[in-house]
Amino acid sequence: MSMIAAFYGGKSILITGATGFMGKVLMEKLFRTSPDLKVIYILVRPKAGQTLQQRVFQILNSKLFEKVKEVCPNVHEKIRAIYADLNQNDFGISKEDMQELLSCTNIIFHCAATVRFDDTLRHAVQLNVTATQQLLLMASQMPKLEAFIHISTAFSNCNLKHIDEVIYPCPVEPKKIIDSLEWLDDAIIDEITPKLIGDRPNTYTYTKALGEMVVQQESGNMNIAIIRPSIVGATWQEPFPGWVDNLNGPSGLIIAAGKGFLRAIKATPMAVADLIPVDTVVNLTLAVGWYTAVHRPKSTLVYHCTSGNFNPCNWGKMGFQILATFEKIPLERAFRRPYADFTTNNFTTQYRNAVSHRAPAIIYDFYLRLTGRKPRMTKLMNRLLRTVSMMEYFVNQSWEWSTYNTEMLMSELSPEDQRVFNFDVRQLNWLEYIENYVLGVKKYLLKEDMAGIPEAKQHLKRLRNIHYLFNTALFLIAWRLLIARSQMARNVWFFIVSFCYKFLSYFRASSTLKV
Ligand SMILES: CCCCCCCCCCCCCCCCCCCCCCCCCC(=O)SCCNC(=O)CCNC(=O)[C@H](O)C(C)(C)COP(=O)(O)OP(=O)(O)OC[C@H]1O[C@@H](n2cnc3c(N)ncnc32)[C@H](O)[C@@H]1OP(=O)(O)O
Ligand SMILES: NC(=O)C1=CN([C@@H]2O[C@H](COP(=O)(O)OP(=O)(O)OC[C@H]3O[C@@H](n4cnc5c(N)ncnc54)[C@H](OP(=O)(O)O)[C@@H]3O)[C@@H](O)[C@H]2O)C=CC1
Repeated sequence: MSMIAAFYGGKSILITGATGFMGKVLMEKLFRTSPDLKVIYILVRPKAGQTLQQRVFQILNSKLFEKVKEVCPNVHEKIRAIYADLNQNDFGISKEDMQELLSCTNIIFHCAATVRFDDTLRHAVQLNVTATQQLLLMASQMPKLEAFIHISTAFSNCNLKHIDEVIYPCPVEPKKIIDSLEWLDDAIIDEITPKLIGDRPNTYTYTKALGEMVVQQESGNMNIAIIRPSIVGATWQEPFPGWVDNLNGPSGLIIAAGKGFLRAIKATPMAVADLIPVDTVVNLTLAVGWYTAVHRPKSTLVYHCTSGNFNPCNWGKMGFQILATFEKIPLERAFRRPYADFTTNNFTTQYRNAVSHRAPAIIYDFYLRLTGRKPRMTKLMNRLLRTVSMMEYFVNQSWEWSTYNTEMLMSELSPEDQRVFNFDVRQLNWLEYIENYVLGVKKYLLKEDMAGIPEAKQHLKRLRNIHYLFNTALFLIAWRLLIARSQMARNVWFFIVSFCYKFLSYFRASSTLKV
């Protein structure tokens, strides 16, 4: 019997960010391994015209939850969606709901965050720092609380090369930042943002670091732990391989490469691609929840959930395997054939952006205009290149994360728990994982049918022929123009033609002799 699964039995669990990528997988695993848990409270806001109930209904009826329904048929009775907007004071939770949460909650998993790299400092602080502070305040009023698990990121201290499982201080106190954002106007905030974030690449990593400081400062007597995953990718094993449902991290770029939009990227092939499957992160999170509640460590422990020092893979290998998978399983209606290489200097990157990305987009838009349609490719390409430029920071360097606490936890688990809540990435086969990831992107994110693969292959063949035709036409036009303008080019052309003629005559003569 799994001790961790048994621990969550009968518990009331509060999850923030349950509608997000990681939150859904966390809920799924909890229901599947501990179907006798009491209730999962999720803090949800209405979104995209959907009510809370509609959002929950959609999640429970998705493919991800198919297995859950078998082991926990009354899952919809055990999930309680509570209206909450983390941007509001007290999260806008009603008095009755707040009372219930305060009196019943046993465990909190705080996953909600803004993960956008380009968010304004005001919004990123509100969600990643102030909301964390408010949630801790709520947690401190919960008499039955056993553990508070905060999800951060391994990149919260990406300004360092070697990162230990400790909370690093930021030069400006989170409280001072929160206070000053209240009275500063947006223009001034935009101006001081680069100075505040310093050598971090974006407001996301900076505010996640501030969030950790808040956790440390407000922890009081609570049992708190922080988990720092690196780049979270599709599921490795559970509930099935390759599940993914958003474009964050590599997923969006995998699509862009598969559709032939992204053909070059400024990345260092030997840099470590520290990807971690989402089910691995969830398994560690649940194990940490159990350990923190049962063993009550004296201080707030930080757990790195990374792959680099157990089972490293680099961007070169990953890119190669992504492209190899597209040979077997192409995406439908590609713009160009998938092909991508890594460039490492700025000049080559600019050149590739102009020639391999912008020029084809402009030509395609010209074609759309000619055929009476609305041009859209240049806009899409500009957005893609902006996204890629934001990712460059993470694909051109390697980090080293120490993992003492994660290894300590692994050794504390029973063999059964090590199996059911496996977070040992040494067992991960990268080639298999990447293939499943690409397949998952096609099936679950793009919702493409496997029956369409022969047609997709046919389409790629047509694109190859168009590519050859286009190149030949381009060469002939260029050559024709050159001949018209330069005596030297004409001489070279006549020399080549007469050489070919002589060669063919010789060949014909020698074959006649043989007969
Ligand atoms: C050698 C061999 C050869 C091989 C060759 C090569 C092989 C092939 C290469 C293949 C690639 C292989 C790996 C590559 C490296 C991966 C690096 C990952 C690093 C991640 C580090 C993470 C570290 C930290 C981890 C963490 O701790 S946190 C999680 C990370 N957080 C994020 O990943 C948020 C990012 N996102 C945003 O920051 C916002 O999204 C924003 C982008 C500003 C847009 O923002 P905006 O344009 O305003 O608006 P949106 O509405 O958001 O999107 C507007 C439009 O862009 C679309 N779109 C949104 N996203 C993405 C996205 N990603 N990728 C693509 N498209 C995207 C969206 O569909 C919409 O399209 P549309 O509907 O217009 O058609
Ligand atoms: N994905 C990754 O690569 C990594 C993620 N992390 C961390 O893991 C955690 C989960 O990330 P992930 O699941 O990928 O992120 P997602 O963007 O998929 O999910 C974010 C969640 O936060 C919720 N949320 C955002 N704003 C609000 C708000 N104002 N009120 C209520 N809820 C809100 C979202 O709700 P809604 O659906 O309503 O928008 C969603 O449920 C985050 O803390 C992130 O920093 C760490 C390392 C890597």
